[in-house]
Amino acid sequence: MKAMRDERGTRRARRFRELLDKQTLILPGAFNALTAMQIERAGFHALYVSGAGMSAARGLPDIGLLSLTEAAYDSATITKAVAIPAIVDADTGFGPPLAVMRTVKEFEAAGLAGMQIEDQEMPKKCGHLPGKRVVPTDDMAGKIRAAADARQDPDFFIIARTDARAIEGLESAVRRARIYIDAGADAIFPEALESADEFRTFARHLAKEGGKAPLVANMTEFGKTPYLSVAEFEELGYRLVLFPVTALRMATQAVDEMLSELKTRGSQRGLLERMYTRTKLYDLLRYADYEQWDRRVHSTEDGHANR
Ligand SMILES: C[C@](O)(C(=O)O)[C@H](CC(=O)O)C(=O)O
Ligand SMILES: [Mg+2]
Repeated sequence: MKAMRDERGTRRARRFRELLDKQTLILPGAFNALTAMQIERAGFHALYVSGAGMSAARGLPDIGLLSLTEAAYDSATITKAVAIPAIVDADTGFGPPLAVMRTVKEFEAAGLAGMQIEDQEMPKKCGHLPGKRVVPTDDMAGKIRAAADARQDPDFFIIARTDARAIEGLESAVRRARIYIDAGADAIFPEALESADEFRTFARHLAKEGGKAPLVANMTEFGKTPYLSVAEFEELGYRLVLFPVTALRMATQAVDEMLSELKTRGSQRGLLERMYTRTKLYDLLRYADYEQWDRRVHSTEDGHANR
């Protein structure tokens, strides 16, 4: 079970904690490395590697079909493409506590700053859908303890998500959150709360017990949570705000519109104005840097090719 903790991940985990100490963080979801580069370029300080996003990018629904190997590989592709810290969605941790330990090692080695683990029973589903089930609190606490123990880097950030609101009610979600904090969670993510009031109540109840763990709000679309702004979440006591599938939904809709235009008109000419140009794409991918590196490695001092 020995996976090397890469230096980049260690630095990023620390950076993530430093950022969070200073400000509320918006975490847009990336579903591939290119989106991650866009998120970074747009000036966001951190990003979220969405399970729904990774699954959809592989043509799969978000029902626990993604393997740990795939999630680690996809997230490593993302962390290699950007310098900002990334938090990965680990779903239910990919198994019982011992499997969760391996999950942490793999994700640390993938250069991630932290991960989110949820208390759903397998097969898990999107937290905003009906028919979810949660595991007993002790089982989830065991997974969190395993995750916290398995860290090679004490800064690797562990977010415990509870899906209990929809099944056992808000009070139970608060009770679980306290237990998850005691088990070693660094932050709490109450999934699928249904109003600003619920967010406030949850935060207040947790704070009353002295709980200082930062809280995560999931501002996904077409779900149970009303559309609140980052400023509103902040006011309600939430310091991390996820927009997990927003980019994927926008991009997918744009592709559909393009395909329908292409089908009806037999040309993409009418869409050029709305496209990412070749220049913009190459710029994002740092094409010019690669050309420069190539010139450097292939040239001698007098300018002759060195082949
Ligand atoms: C946050 C989430 O876990 C994700 O995988 O991105 C999903 C998002 C979604 O399906 O809208 C979730 O379960 O909320
Ligand atoms: Mg998910």
